[in-house]
Amino acid sequence: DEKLPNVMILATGGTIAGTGATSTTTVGYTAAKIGVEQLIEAVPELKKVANVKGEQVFQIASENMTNDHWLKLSKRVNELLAKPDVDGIVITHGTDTIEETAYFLDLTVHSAKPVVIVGAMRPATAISADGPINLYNAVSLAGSKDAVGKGVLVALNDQINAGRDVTKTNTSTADTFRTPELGMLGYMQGGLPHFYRQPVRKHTTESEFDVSKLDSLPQVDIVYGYANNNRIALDAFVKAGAKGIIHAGVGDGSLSNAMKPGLIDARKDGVVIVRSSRVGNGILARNGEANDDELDFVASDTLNPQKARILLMLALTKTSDTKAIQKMFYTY
Ligand SMILES: NC(=O)CC[C@H](N)C(=O)O
Repeated sequence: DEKLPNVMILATGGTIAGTGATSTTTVGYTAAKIGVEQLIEAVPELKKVANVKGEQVFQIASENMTNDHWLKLSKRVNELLAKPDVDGIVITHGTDTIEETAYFLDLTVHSAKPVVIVGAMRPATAISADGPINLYNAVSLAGSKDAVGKGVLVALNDQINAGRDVTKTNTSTADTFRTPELGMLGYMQGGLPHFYRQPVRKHTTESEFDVSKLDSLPQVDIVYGYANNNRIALDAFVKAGAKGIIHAGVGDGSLSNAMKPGLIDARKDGVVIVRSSRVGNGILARNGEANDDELDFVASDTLNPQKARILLMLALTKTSDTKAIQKMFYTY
């Protein structure tokens, strides 16, 4: 249909493609079972909003997502969006790491065309499975002019969130994807997007990160802050070759007496240290709970540890200068 947008559905697995033993199995099911053609066939309404084509990129549960998967996916999305006959892309994805893939693509896809990541919290075999309505909304959103230039979007449960800011907030409920405090961008209602705000941090067409010629990303790991903290995991990561460490600190990224010397040692070895927080909301202030100028550390701004890891990996593909990296954390 020439009047409809052309939307590609790239399937990667997850619960949206999952099957359970019975219709009431909503935990303990198997993710990543159903192929993309079957996902499309299950929602004949898709044909009313777009000309859809499917491609199975991977078939995995998203806890198994790796840097290699991201590189492959980003390259494929860029390749497809460069084609004049592709208007938008939907990626079906396990929900556990949707927020990470969304931010990675937000920084590495260089097109204003819509990219929408979607998943489900109930397997395809469950009563009131959320996959079909989520897929329908995602395809409609990916074909919409309103979604152009808004960066990579995450759309589930009738809500549209920005890839940079969205996070999974509940282990199992359908309304798990939220952008706490900063807020969602809009709603899906009646199968159409309704936007009320847009992201202001740089993304997609404005991003300086180019993975088109990369086969791997620098190793960046996360160490966690907690009472009775120690530096054992940190030292192991550094010994294993980490080029960057995200410190998921308590509160405003406070450094315990046990962890701080380890981070200082790592920095002396050339490892870039980013202070983030396990709290999940708020600005991680530079020179707040630690003197970043003196320690030569970087503050994560509002990025949670798993998103800070993505930005640091991409930053390290360009520079190891901590001032330049700090600037990136205030830009993206
Ligand atoms: N709801 C889900 O998609 C979770 C299933 C699985 N753990 C995954 O992330 O792929």
